[in-house]
Amino acid sequence: MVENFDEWFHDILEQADITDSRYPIKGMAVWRPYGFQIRKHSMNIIKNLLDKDHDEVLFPMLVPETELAKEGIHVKGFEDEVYWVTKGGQRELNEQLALRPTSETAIYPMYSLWIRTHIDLPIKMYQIVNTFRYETKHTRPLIRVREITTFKEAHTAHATKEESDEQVQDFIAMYKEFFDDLGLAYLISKRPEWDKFPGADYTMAFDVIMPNGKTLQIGTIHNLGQTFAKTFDITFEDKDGEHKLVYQTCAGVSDRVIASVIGMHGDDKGLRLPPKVSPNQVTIIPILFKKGKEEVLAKCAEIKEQLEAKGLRVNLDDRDIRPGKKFNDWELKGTPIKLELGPRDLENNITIAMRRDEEEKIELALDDDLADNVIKLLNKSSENLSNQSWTFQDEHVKFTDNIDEIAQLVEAGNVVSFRWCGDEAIGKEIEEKTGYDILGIQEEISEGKCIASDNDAQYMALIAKTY
Ligand SMILES: Nc1ncnc2c1ncn2[C@@H]1O[C@H](COS(=O)(=O)NC(=O)[C@@H](N)CS)[C@@H](O)[C@H]1O
Ligand SMILES: [Mg+2]
Repeated sequence: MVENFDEWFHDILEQADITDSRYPIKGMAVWRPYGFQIRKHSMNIIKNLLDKDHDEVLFPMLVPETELAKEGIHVKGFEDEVYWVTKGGQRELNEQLALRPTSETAIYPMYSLWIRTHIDLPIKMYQIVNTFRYETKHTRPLIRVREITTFKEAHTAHATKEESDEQVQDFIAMYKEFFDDLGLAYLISKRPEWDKFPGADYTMAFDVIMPNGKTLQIGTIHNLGQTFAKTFDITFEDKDGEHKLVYQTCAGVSDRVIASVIGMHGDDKGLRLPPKVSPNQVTIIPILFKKGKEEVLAKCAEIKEQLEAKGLRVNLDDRDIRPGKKFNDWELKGTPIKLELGPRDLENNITIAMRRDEEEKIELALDDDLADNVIKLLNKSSENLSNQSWTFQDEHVKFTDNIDEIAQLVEAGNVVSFRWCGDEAIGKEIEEKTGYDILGIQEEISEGKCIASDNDAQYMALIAKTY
């Protein structure tokens, strides 16, 4: 793992052309071409999963104050974070408009218009948009931004509570598949009452342990119950002609997903990208001498075509610079497989394949099996990155039944699991005493004592240093 992770993370975003934070607004940055491709491939994975049973839509970015303010708990939770538009040209607006911090209050007035009877249910829609939160805590590119540029928000409405609970489980399964494809290990927990989404009945969260031992919330799923249905009058006529309130859920991920791919898999040479999201899955590096230059380049072009024919994303680095610089550049940018080809390799009809996830060099024959052999290496690379993430996480979750041990375990870069009775006051006491946040509960248990009271333990819970 890298030394000073925060410094490494900040530097790599610039060096690997991911984002540029020199944009003149704090907490907002530019997606540069290479980073934009990583973002595109990452979000395509969740889009394909959502498109199986959700409709993609697009709502306006501006939300009238009257709508935003309707849901008391919700607006309370966001009142310090909302950006307001108050003028149109030279004129004061007669009602100020919020830049959406999230879109419940934009979407649900429309759900109220669209949902009339039970045949209109369930509604399952999502959008991938930018949202705005005037974060007052320390902003960090991709991790805590003021313009959340890659905010996937899904919003569902159902006839029954059971269906909404099922939907939460569906989202959990979907996020598992998404994060598995990104090779990320994750902790799933139910947020404590005091840390759930404003207006939700309960919040399920996915957290990753970043290399510095801090956890990052990379996805959340909220069961909203009927709170927003009451506020926005979202009712339906059921089979017996009765008018009932819908049950709702919503689920979100953001730029933090990209932050995790970069942070979890990176090493001191730069990015190590999972093949599924890497802009280039294979980089061909020709070794050019005056003699045989044309033949080598011709062969490289042929190999590129052969691999692209199998759906692989390939770039041929034929820049007129020395090969060592090329190897460093693509090592920094994390291309999963590099293929080196020089005049001697051409004579021997082979190429030297190098994996980025580990120092492995193997000779591959330049024959019809080349693409399949490269795909095998890419699959091994994906598996290896994922295994490394899960090993890292397993090594950094420690159990203790002694509250005085928590601080030192967290300071050593771990998430700590402990027994908790679930009492809110005792939970807050544990946070006060240790100085860290309870991430949430993981499972119900029926043995042992609570770590901070004489009560019987109800749950295994997690506590960590969070972003
Ligand atoms: N300032 C921020 N910068 C980057 N990502 C953020 C920021 N605030 C929240 N997120 C990410 O966005 C996800 C969804 O945000 S949220 O408030 O938890 N949930 C919602 O807004 C719900 N409407 C679900 S769509 C969070 O899990 C977190 O991963
Ligand atoms: Mg927040």
